[in-house]
This record gives sequence, C-alpha cells and structure tokens, in this order.
Amino acid sequence: MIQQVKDGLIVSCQALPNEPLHSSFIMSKMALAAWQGGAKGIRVNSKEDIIAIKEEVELPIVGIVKRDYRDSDIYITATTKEIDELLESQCDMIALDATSRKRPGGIHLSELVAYVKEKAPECQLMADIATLEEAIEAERLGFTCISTTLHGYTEKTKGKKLYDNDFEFLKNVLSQIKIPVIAEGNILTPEMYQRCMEIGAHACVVGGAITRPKEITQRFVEKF
Ligand SMILES: CC(=O)N[C@H](C=O)[C@@H](O)[C@H](O)[C@H](O)COP(=O)(O)O
Repeated sequence: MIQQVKDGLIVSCQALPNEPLHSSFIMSKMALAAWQGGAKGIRVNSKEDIIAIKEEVELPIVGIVKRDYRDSDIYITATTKEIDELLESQCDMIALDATSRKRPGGIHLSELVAYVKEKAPECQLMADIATLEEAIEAERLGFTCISTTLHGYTEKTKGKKLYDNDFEFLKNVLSQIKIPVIAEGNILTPEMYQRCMEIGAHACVVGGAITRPKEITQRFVEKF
C-alpha cells in the first residue's frame, strides 16, 4: 500500500455512531466518490465499514478501529482485540495510536507491533503520532510509515494544528524521519494538501473536509 499511495490523496471515510452519516453503506458510497475523484487510498474505521468499502472500490485500505476504554485516552486501534478485527477485514495497512500515552491494560506499543508482525508479517503499519519523539520511537519499532494524525489531539499537543506556522510540525518530522511521513489532520483545502506535498509528505490523509458534511456546513455558517 505504501508505494501505491505515494504522492497521492488518501480519503478518510469515517462516521461514528454519534455522527449523521453513520452507516457502512454511506461510507462505501463516500469511498466510491473518492475513488472516482482520484484518491489513491481510503482510511476506514471498523471491520464492517472496511468490508462494505472493499465491495465498492479497489483502492488499498488503511484500517483502524476506534473504541473507548475506561483506563486509557487511547481510542485508535488500542489493543489486540481491534488488531484481530482489522486482520479479519483484510485491510492493507493497520493504523495504531503510537503516542506515548498509557494503553488499555498497560500493554506496550512494542507488544502490539510484535503481535501484528507475528500474525500477519505482510500487513503494513501506520503510526498515528502527536509529537516528534513519538515519530522517532515508531520508526525505531519498525512501523512502515508515520502519520501526523494525533498532533493537536493529545494533552501534550492540545491547541496545536498541523497547519500552524506553515506546517512546521510536519517539516520537523520530515527532517528527522527516514520512513514515509503522511500528513493528516485538519487539511481543509486543496491548497493545504498541495503545500503538504510540496514540503515532502509521502501522501496526505484528508477526512472531514471531504466526508463530513456537517463540519463543512458549520464552516460556512460560521462565516456569516
Ligand atoms: C484525531 C482523530 O481521531 N482522527 C481520526 C483518525 O482516524 C479521524 O477522525 C480524522 O477524520 C482523520 O484523522 C482525518 O483528519 P481530518 O478529518 O481532520 O482531515
């Protein structure tokens, strides 16, 4: 997958139970639209949505399972349970929260990486990080690629946006990391996408700006 998405757009097609478009059918049509529009990959939440999308499009899929746990703030592919679901879905790449926060049950990120490598050595791994230190650690652990997904979404990075200071955080990660770096999070316009690619991102993941019409509507309404 990592070569297939190079220099391209990955569209995140996700709607949680509390969102208006929550439905595997709707997500499969979102993915179809993204494919027809030229996306090179799709990012998807849940085994059910991955299976529905695989029926509709031939693009490679990076899968996650979002699930909340009482003893941890981590919710993106937090334990082996979510990894098992994703392996069953036969997605091409699995994205895991690779932040330094405590995981449910105290399991360590390195154990999850070892678990995937043992069960499905061909499955590629994306590290969803928030800080440069987490990116460095993920590279050391053997992830296929880094994604800036969680920058601005953890205690340590609260208030930050990926686009701050002309994508300064993305530039910092790119300067320190040898494996492919994907830009993800708050890429809201085609111009921002273009800028991330110029800076050297391997690919970009865009979600809400394409597949969350409630958010898009709000951005219009807030203007006047
Ligand atoms: C922080 C978090 O939980 N991010 C999630 C990760 O899968 C998704 O809700 C985002 O839509 C995705 O990262 C793409 O970002 P944006 O929707 O901003 O283009």
